[in-house]
Amino acid sequence: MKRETLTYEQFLHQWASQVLPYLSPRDLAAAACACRTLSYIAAGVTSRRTADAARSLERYQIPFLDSTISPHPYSHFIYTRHTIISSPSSFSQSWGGEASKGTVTDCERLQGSSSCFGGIEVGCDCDSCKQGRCSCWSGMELGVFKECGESCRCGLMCENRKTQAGIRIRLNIVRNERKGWGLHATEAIRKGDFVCEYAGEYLTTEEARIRLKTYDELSSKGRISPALLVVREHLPSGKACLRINIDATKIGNVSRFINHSCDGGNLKAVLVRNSGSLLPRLCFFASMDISEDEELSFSYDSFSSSVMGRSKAGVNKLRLVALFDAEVVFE
Ligand SMILES: C[S@@+](CC[C@H](N)C(=O)[O-])C[C@H]1O[C@@H](n2cnc3c(N)ncnc32)[C@H](O)[C@@H]1O
Repeated sequence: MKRETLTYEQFLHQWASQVLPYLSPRDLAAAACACRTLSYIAAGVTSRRTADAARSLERYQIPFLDSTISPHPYSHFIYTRHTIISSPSSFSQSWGGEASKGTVTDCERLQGSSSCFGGIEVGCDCDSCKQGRCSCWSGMELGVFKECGESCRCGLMCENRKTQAGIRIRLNIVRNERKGWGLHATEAIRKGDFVCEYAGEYLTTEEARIRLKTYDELSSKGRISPALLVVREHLPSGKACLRINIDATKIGNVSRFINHSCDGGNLKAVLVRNSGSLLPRLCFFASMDISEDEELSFSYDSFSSSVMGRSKAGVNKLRLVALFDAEVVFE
């Protein structure tokens, strides 16, 4: 078979089309300055990225909108719909509909698996779960609530899995000169509706401390916008029984763009436990009716101290000890 010889221009085009989608916004901008071909391909990559932060992994596209005087790149991150277990192997993911390739999806599959967390086999055996009749249902107002999961007989269409199907509402990410990027609703949301999971990587406390140090240095130079969240679930005695570190800085979903609001904002954080999984997920619900175009926010430093709940194990107190920043205070 005769091999076609590529011209230099064709070779560059082919190579750049494969490599540029994996670059961070900053590196992409640098590559775009090199020559006309790279500038052309980088423009295509950027327009696909800005069209959908969720990279086709959610029901609707979640576009970036930047109408500020000094346009600014968003922090580069790999998209995951659910919190995954951190892996030492490096992840890579391209944009624009090719997102489901790669290790993240493997980890997402693991996330639901009971064996992954030394699971607790306490699921229901209903065919169709109904409030009051399924053992997995618990009150929404309690702060910690339970959904059906891996160890249940019911399927993914079960009514008691409302936070497991990803983001079902229309959102966009808007740039503000002062706050940076922020997550906005582009449709009205009713009080109590599920908005999004705070998806990222579960970290050990040791790894979280190492990363916080690095984030501290990088954020002081304005290089990154850290999104490492630490939640402690307390027993009635007040002693911490479970500390959860979720880092959405490198791998996460659009919750990493939710900004702080001093007045408590319009979102409420709830720990959701899937039957069969040991680690809970942190999910945001609307704490009030939210109108179209309103920014979504919560209080970084006070929202969770007011989240109290009673579970089968007793009274749980969800307390946020460190959020989003290098200015982290450990107890
Ligand atoms: C988790 S990130 C939120 C998304 C971030 N705005 C971005 O552009 O990626 C947290 C950072 O956003 C900024 N931020 C959040 N809320 C803010 C507010 N109310 N006012 C000013 N900056 C805010 C701070 O720089 C903070 O470190």
